[in-house]
Amino acid sequence: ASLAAARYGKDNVRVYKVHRDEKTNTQTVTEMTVCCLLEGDIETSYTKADNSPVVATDTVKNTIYITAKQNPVDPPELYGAILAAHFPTKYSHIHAAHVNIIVHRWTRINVDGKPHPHSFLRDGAETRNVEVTFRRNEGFTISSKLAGLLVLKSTGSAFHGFHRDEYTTLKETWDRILSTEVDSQWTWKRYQTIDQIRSNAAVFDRTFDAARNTTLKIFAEDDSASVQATMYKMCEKILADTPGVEAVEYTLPNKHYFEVDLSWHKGLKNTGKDAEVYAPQSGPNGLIKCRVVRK
Ligand SMILES: O=c1[nH]c(=O)c2nn[nH]c2[nH]1
Repeated sequence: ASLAAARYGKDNVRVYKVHRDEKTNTQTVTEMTVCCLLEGDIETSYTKADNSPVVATDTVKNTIYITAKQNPVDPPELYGAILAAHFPTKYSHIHAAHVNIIVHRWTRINVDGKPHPHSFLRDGAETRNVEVTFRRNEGFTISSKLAGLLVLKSTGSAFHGFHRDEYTTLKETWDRILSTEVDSQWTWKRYQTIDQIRSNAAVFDRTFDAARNTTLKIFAEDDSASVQATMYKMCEKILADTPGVEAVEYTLPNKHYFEVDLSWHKGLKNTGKDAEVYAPQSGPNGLIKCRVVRK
């Protein structure tokens, strides 16, 4: 037997950082969960019980905190790149690092119409995620992600004209509920240096906000022929708006809401155009994926 691939490190490292602005007496918080895995000349720690090449996962965890203290944690793409580059820079036998960051929502509370200086709320399980791989001599591969954005539209969605055969029971519909939990990911053209990323740092927040707004606008306004057709429009728009992005991927579960036939109860009409009461389904669910690139 031989070792075909290996990477190791620390996962589920929870990090909180506060920025205190003395001038405006306003505080800003960031909370994230970080995974950082290393690759390199570490084979003998697997094959020969030789721990000498092992930068302990505890050391990785310490480095995550030190890097967060000594550098900005926003945008997460910049923090992730600084963290990923640290290991191959300091340890010659580590050739690559893979950093995955989940940024949790702390939205500033509006009190009596005014943003509060140091109070926040968790308005949804939606997160902003970043995946950074730094490989010596190859630079940075960065993907940014919007994850877990739960949306529903009560009409404006149809699904008909699909293939029918002896396995098909699904009825065609011209008016259905559409609900999904958006995972949207965009991959940036490769960066070679931290300085290039730092000088371009504003593009990451701007693109995240634009991708989120595009997703919500197209979800709401598209007269959806299918999940597939609507998600493709989202990808097209994000690519058109963001020259620095080379691919956009969406993963959309189709969270079904089934009509409840109540006609057995005194002929109560609750199907088709009379449907008002539905049964939300936990599963099974459709799962629709796509990756869209420039022509
Ligand atoms: O939007 C949809 N796409 C599909 O592929 C599908 N299959 N069943 N329902 C569906 N809805």
